[in-house]
Amino acid sequence: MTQESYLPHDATHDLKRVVVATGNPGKVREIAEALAGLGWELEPLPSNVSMPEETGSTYEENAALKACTIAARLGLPALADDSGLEVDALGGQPGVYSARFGNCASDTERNTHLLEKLRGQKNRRAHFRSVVILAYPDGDMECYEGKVSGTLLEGPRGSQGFGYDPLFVPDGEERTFGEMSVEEKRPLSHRGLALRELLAAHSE
Ligand SMILES: O=c1[nH]cnc2c1ncn2[C@@H]1O[C@H](COP(=O)(O)OP(=O)(O)O)[C@@H](O)[C@H]1O
Ligand SMILES: [Mg+2]
Repeated sequence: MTQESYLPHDATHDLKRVVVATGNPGKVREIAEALAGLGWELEPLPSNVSMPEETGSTYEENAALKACTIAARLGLPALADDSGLEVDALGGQPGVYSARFGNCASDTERNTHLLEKLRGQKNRRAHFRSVVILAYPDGDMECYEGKVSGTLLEGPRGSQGFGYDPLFVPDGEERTFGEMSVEEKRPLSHRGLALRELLAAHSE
């Protein structure tokens, strides 16, 4: 799905208030930091509203499902990210199922599960992908994508970030995402790259 497949953005849309449609605090931090310059009022998901179940088989489907459901429910523009880690040695897994990998209950358990799967594996190549969708209550959508490639370590390093960050060293860097601040991770990360496109489109 490309950005062109979406209806054009209508300049009359009210973009002062935008709901960040995620229950993932790591994503909230990164989205707020990346979009600070736009002057939007980024609102968290109200506590009485829950995220829809992710029933799609692609990042695009899930991001659209999340953003559109929340935009329609609250009558406000909503921004959602669907993302995942694709590991070459695992044929691209866990990918769109990254949040549920191994049915683990926590990021730490998921990292341990991934390390187990890769034990003795020389090919540590992996890629993070993010699809960010900004949906409007009238059904309009904008879609942005980002990807970063790198290497998975044999043990975690760093306690910043979230998810698989402590295992992932992006190409050209020595530190894991888990050893970087939100500001340092942004220009390198899949989500940062997708949000940079959104920022550019709305700064014109
Ligand atoms: O920037 C990242 N760093 C580390 N892990 C990430 C990142 N982006 C996505 N992931 C992993 O992929 C999963 C993507 O989850 P998803 O986008 O379906 O929903 P979520 O918002 O409920 O976490 C995350 O839970 C995390 O495990
Ligand atoms: Mg998902």
